[in-house]
Amino acid sequence: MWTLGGLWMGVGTSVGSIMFLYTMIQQFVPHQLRHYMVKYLRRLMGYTNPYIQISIDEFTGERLKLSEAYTSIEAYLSSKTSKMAKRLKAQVGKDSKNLVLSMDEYEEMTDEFQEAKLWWSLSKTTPKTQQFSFYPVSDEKRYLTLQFHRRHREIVTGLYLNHVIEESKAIMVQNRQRKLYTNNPSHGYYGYRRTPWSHVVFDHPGTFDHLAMDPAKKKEIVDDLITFSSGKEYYAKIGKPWKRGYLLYGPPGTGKSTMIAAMANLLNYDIYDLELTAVKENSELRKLLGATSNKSIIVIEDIDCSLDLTGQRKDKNKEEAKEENPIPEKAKEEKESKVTLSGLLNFIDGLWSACGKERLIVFTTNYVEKLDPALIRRGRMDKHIEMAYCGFEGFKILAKNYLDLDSHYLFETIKNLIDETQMIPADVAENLMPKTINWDFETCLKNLIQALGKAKEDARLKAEEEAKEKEILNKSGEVKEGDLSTKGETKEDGTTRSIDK
Ligand SMILES: Nc1ncnc2c1ncn2[C@@H]1O[C@H](COP(=O)(O)OP(=O)(O)OP(=O)(O)O)[C@@H](O)[C@H]1O
Repeated sequence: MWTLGGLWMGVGTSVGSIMFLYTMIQQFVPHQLRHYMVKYLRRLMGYTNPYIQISIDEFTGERLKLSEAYTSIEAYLSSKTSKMAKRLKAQVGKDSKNLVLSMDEYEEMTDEFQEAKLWWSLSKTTPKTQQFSFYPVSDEKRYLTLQFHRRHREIVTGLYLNHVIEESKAIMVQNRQRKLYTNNPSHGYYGYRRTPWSHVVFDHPGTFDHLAMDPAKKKEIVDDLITFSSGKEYYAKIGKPWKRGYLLYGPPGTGKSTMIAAMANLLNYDIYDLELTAVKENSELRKLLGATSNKSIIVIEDIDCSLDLTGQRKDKNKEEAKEENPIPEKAKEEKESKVTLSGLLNFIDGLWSACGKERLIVFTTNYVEKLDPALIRRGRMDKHIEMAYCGFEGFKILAKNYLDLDSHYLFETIKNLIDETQMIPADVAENLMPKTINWDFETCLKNLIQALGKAKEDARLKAEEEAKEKEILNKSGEVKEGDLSTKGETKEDGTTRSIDK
């Protein structure tokens, strides 16, 4: 293998002679002449030495900020040095979940790119004066050096360095700890931070394997996500920003949040949990958007509850009503300072499209029918995913997850019951879970059978009651056929809530 030592031996003869000359000049040439001679000697060395050197300092600027280039190259080299270098350094990097191995000081390694051979080495400059200190000396500065033959200049400066940066990004994403961001002010005052988001480490264990849903539907979603994340060239080719919108809808407890965690874990993305009710105006929404990173999922949960999105569009009846009872000026101002539907649409299509890459935006709702069609049309929310009540396929996944059970004679009974009952996966999971230390499969499955039986009976009684109510109303002639649905909507707990149509 080529080493830096070997390289220098190759050019050593000619450079050695020049170095000898250099020492002679330093010792015997008078001071006035020395400057000129050294200058021309250096130039001569440049002609004789065919190798070019690039150095990258660990810190840059007066305030000694960690250099991004250095960090990126270090990450790139860490993937190579762990296999090639003999002296390695292990450390938990900033924002990293794993122990990262990197080249130790004065270690060197080679790399190849196209036909170019490259040498990397890590050195450090030590402080000029060593003073006694109780604290560790921190003014040592490390720097990386890249050397290559001058005939590869084009390849290195034009392609190789970009290749290093691109590769390092992927490595850093792989190593980093993912984050869950929120814009909720209760998580800390934003004034002293440079970003309107605060974050915690995202450590949700949910994956698509844990998700109870139809396997074909699950596969379709996973394929869609993977196609999206590897679609950089495709999106560039069709001239569309690299983003995709998902609408997850279904009753509470059907796994919408779990699905978002699974998406983030599958793609290794950060999550930005956008609390719309905490956003004062459209301009703040734009600021929040600008402060999000690539490879992320922006989530707006329960979008129907976050804003009165249905009421933001021009409604002729409401406009007429407003003319009769004008809104007081102050209330008007307050209303105008809130996020509007058009502000949100801009967030998705306007600026959001322009800044950042590889981003998913996910809306969740329990009441899809309440959302403005403009908000969820394809192109904005590209994929609509219904999170449904638990079917037999979903049950089998939960049985495997919670009990490590693939089959059982009671599965047949459950199959017959579960397909006739509307039970959310969260309830199926809760009923399956062992409740005592000495649990057995049969007890857990029987608990579920009992709960399914009860849910089925409750649903039957409720349907009977509703039918009776409807009959009475029809007889009394108060409500015509079909009007019942405009009066209210049945909630999960069996009560009704009025719908503002
Ligand atoms: N499809 C599912 N697969 C596996 N587990 C599920 C599923 N749905 C719900 N669960 C379990 O139920 C709990 C609640 O689910 P989750 O919060 O994902 O539901 P949700 O649809 O987001 O509810 P909400 O609309 O109330 O926010 C989770 O802890 C999860 O373990």
